[in-house]
Formats: sequence, C-alpha cells, structure tokens
Amino acid sequence: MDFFNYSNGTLYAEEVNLITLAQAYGTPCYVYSRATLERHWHAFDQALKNHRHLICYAVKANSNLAVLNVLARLGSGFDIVSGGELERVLRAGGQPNKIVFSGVGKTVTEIRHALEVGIRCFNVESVAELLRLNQIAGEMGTKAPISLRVNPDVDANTHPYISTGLKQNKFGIDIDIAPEVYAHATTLPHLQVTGIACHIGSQLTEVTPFVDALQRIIALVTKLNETGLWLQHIDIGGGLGIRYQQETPPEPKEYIQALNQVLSDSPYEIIVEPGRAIVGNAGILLTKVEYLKNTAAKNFAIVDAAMNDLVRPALYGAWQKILPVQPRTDQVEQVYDIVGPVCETGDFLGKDRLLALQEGDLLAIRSAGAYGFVMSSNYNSRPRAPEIMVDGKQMKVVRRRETVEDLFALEQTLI
Ligand SMILES: Cc1ncc(COP(=O)(O)O)c(C=O)c1O
Ligand SMILES: N[C@@H](CCCC[NH3+])C(=O)O
Repeated sequence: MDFFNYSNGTLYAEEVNLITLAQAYGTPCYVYSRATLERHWHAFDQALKNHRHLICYAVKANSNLAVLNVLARLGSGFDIVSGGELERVLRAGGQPNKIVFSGVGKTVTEIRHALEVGIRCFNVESVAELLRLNQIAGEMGTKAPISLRVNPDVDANTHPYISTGLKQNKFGIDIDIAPEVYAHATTLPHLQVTGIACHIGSQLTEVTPFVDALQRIIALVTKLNETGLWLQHIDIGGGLGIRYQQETPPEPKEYIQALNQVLSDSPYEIIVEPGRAIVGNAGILLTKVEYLKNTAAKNFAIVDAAMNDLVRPALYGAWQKILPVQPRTDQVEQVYDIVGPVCETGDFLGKDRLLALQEGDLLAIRSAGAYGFVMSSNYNSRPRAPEIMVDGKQMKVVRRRETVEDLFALEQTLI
C-alpha cells in the first residue's frame, strides 16, 4: 500500500491533505510518512525472522532525528559513517551496542568516541585502519570489536558513482588478501575479531550481484574456519533498490529468500544495512510552480525547489516521479522541464514531463525520502527546506525551515 494517494482529486500523505500541509509550512518542504517507515523496517525484520539478525539502518540515507527515533523505537540498529551520525543516533535514542561503523576514513576522534560509547562493531576498510584501531584501543585500555569489510569484486550493475564492490573502488579490503589481513588482525592484542562485512553498491534492482557477493563471502568464511578463526556475524550490507520509475527491485522477502539459498542453515547472526529501501519511498519533496516559461525549444516549469534541495537528478541523472498535488483539467497537458531557480543548467528536477500546469500549482517529487534532504546544501544562499513527519492525521515539523539568519550564523565579516 502506498501512503501518498489521491483522494477527491488531491494528493494526501497518509491522512494529511498536501495542500493544507503546504499552507501550514510553505514550500519547498520534505514530507515523510511514519507508517511507511515502520512498514518498510518490519518488512526486513519479517524477511529475516529465521535468522538471528540485526537491522542496522544506514543513517546516511536520511539522518533526521525523528526518522532515527521512529526506527530506534522499533529496536533498530544503525550503520554510521561519521562522528556526526554517531551523535545523531545517540540523541535519537539508538543503542550503542546496535551500531556498526563503516567508512574508509574514520578519524582518531571518531574512533575514540565510538569506543567510549561502546559500539557493536567497526567495519574496517584497510590495514592502516586496523593498526590505528589497535593503537587507540590499546591507549584506552580496551579492545575494539571489528569485522573486515571485504571488497568481493562484484559488479552491482548500478550507477558507477554508487557502485562500491569492484576492485577499482576505494571501499573494503580486497577479498584475495582478506585471509592474510584476518590472520594479521588476530595477532593484534587490542582487537576482537567478530565478523565480516560487505556492501557492493546502492540501488540494486536484481538479486544476482548480492548472491554472487555472498557466495564469495561464505567461501572466505569457510576458509577462515579452516584456519581456526570463527566469526560471530556476517554483515551483508545494504543496497536494495526501490522503484523510482519502471524498476522492479525485489521485495525484502525475495531478497532474503535468494540469500538464504547461499546461507542455508548458517549459524551466524546476519546484519543488514538497508537505507534507501526503508526511507526512499517514505518521503516526498513538495514544491510550488513559480513561473511557466515557454520558449521556442522548451517549456519550463520553474519551481521553488532546486538542485540544492534535491541533487539526485543533477548529480546522477536520476529520474524521480513528479505528480501534481491537484491534477487539473482546465489546462492542456504540455511537456515541461521542471527546473529550479539555481544558476546552473544542471539544475533540473525532471525533464520532459507531461503535465497540465498553472502558476501556483503544487508538485510532489516522489521517492525523495532517501538521499534527499541529507544531500541538500545552501548553494546560491538558499536556506534548507523543512522536514515534516506525517503520522495519521497529525503533522509535525521535525526540522524547521532555515532562515537567512541561519545562513550567517557561522560566519564573520572582516570589519
Ligand atoms: C556501507 C554501506 N552500508 C549501507 C549503505 C546503504 O545503502 P542503501 O541506501 O543503498 O541501502 C551504504 C550506501 O550505499 C553503504 O555505503
Ligand atoms: N547518494 C546516492 C546513494 C549513495 C549510497 C551511499 N553509500 C543516491 O542518491 O542514489
């Protein structure tokens, strides 16, 4: 079931009329559905019910405190990639012992903080990081729980910027040298080797690359067992895609079923790190048409959201569905490029969309819950949009709109 539906000719988010919402909070604004977040999280939980498992939601996809809080209340774990994300999870009520820490560039400060609060595991991405962790844990008189993030050299068949499991990518430790690195790790006194991790990319729409990667990981785990090393968990990463246009990505259930063929009756705890599949289709970006501009070559609908609010179309050429909040019949449909006010030709949110529009109309850009607000910026000195959480009939501002004053808060002139 979809939580963004038309009723009496108007688009609703759960039970909230989006026209009412826009009147209350202005545009552009992000709108999230709490029920959808919960439903998507439960889909993973159900799919994994035959395994000891931990869902570590990938915070980078949407790190709003209220989003994290909704998931923390369900008992979720979290996958973080920075000290800032660690702080967010803690403030949102997440439990430290359900946090895994990924990323190729963990700093000394970030590692110290994560050790202090007692996170579940560091997903280590290089030998240099392993040595740094051992040193810091030693200085702190503790042991760092680690798994190696292995790069299995599998093509995820996704956009090259979000493919992470190929040898030429910066992520993980080459699977061919992983046995030696594990052997090395076991000799380091301040590390506790607890698992193995892998993440091959984002927005995967087929199961085959996940299955290939897991087969390689299981083969490696078997090899490690033969050397006497027994792990406690296998972290299979995130990356499950969502439907933006015509894609038909597997549901969490089909995805885990496919992986179960490889896992069979594996005794390991399974960790998953989904981001987009939980939040992507639980959010929209609501925007207003400011001007219509017809030129000899194109029709433009200039809206009040821009690439600084939602960069995916400009950055990856990503396609996201754009729906009129109140479809009209009093205008003819025309093909429009939906563009923002930013001074870049790349500032578009959609191209060649057939819509019947008038100035002042509201548009909903779908699938904007993941990698939307988190990738926004103040480019062109545009204050960031607010984030609103809808829960049944209720709507709550979970991040207020930035003001121009906010833009100056950290700066200083010379006089
Ligand atoms: C280590 C790691 N885990 C999890 C994710 C979440 O990915 P997705 O949002 O595609 O599920 C990412 C991003 O691709 C990642 O780099
Ligand atoms: N930002 C990317 C996904 C990045 C995944 C990060 N590991 C997107 O919008 O598709």
